Amino acid sequence: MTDQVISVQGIKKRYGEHLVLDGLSFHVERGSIFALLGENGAGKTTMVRILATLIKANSGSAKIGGYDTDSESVSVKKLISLTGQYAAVDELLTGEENLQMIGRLNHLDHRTVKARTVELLEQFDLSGAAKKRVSTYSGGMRRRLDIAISLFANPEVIFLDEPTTGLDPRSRKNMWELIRKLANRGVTIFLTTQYLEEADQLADKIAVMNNGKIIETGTSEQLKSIIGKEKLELTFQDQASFDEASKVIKGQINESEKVISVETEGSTESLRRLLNTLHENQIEPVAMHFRKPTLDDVFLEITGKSTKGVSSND
Ligand SMILES: Nc1ncnc2c1ncn2[C@@H]1O[C@H](COP(=O)(O)OP(=O)(O)OP(=O)(O)O)[C@@H](O)[C@H]1O
Repeated sequence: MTDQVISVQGIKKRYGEHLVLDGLSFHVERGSIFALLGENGAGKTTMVRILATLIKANSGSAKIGGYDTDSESVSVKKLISLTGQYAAVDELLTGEENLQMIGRLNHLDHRTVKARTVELLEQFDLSGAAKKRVSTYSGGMRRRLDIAISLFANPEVIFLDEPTTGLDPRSRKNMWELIRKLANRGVTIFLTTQYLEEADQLADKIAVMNNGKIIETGTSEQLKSIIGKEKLELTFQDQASFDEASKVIKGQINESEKVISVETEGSTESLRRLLNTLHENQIEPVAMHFRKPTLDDVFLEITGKSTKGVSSND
């Protein structure tokens, strides 16, 4: 039996005339990484705020650890922690002081606060900067401190709202590593992101959101299989060889790039046949490469939109 730590059924949220969430339903398994993927304004933060008991839905139900986020919010709050757009970091304090303050706010005794602070600073690679004011920290260091703070009370579920937005590629990769480590320790991670690659890299399950609705759910591989199998892309040098090739091989044609994409069915036999056919007709491609479907392809397929809003990482 699966162990669902978050379960959401038919959530609707309206701001005035604007239906921001239009009947969202999904569940998240304990210890997994779940990604809510969507472009700016899709409603991701609104969903997180409902789960974190900060706002109420108009209808539907959301439960964490079996507790209702609306009627049992005190119990829900004990299980969760929230980071990201609500950063609780005090700029004027040092990293160490920030952690100690949170420990005291959680009514932990002096010794526990001290030990846990040292442990978290070490774990998040902040020991060297422990006595420096947060105002001197880089973006990546702040995010790490933010997450360290949110882990002080050992939550079961952690919400990471766009954890890498605005970070440089290196800090982003470090953050991914950290998120994986958290998941390995058994914490359930609810991630929102506008980066396809981030969801692809991290999530056990991805829900794609568009205009307040979840339009597709699955593992990264399941979503990619909507698009089909791996393809071999053959590029031809001139129009004549491209035209000849399009007569003898079956595939998806890209006229302007002079590229034909062929599904290879994953077998070397079909590949050999394809190359033989070209060879017998004295057609030689100038370039060949395999291309796996990406989440970009999936997004385009299911929303009919280009990935201008939802973007691949740089
Ligand atoms: N308090 C509010 N009052 C009115 N409209 C709101 C409020 N909060 C959010 N919205 C609207 O709801 C929509 C969804 O916002 P939300 O922040 O949930 O999107 P998002 O997917 O998290 O995007 P972003 O990455 O920009 O935060 C937006 O059109 C936003 O303007």
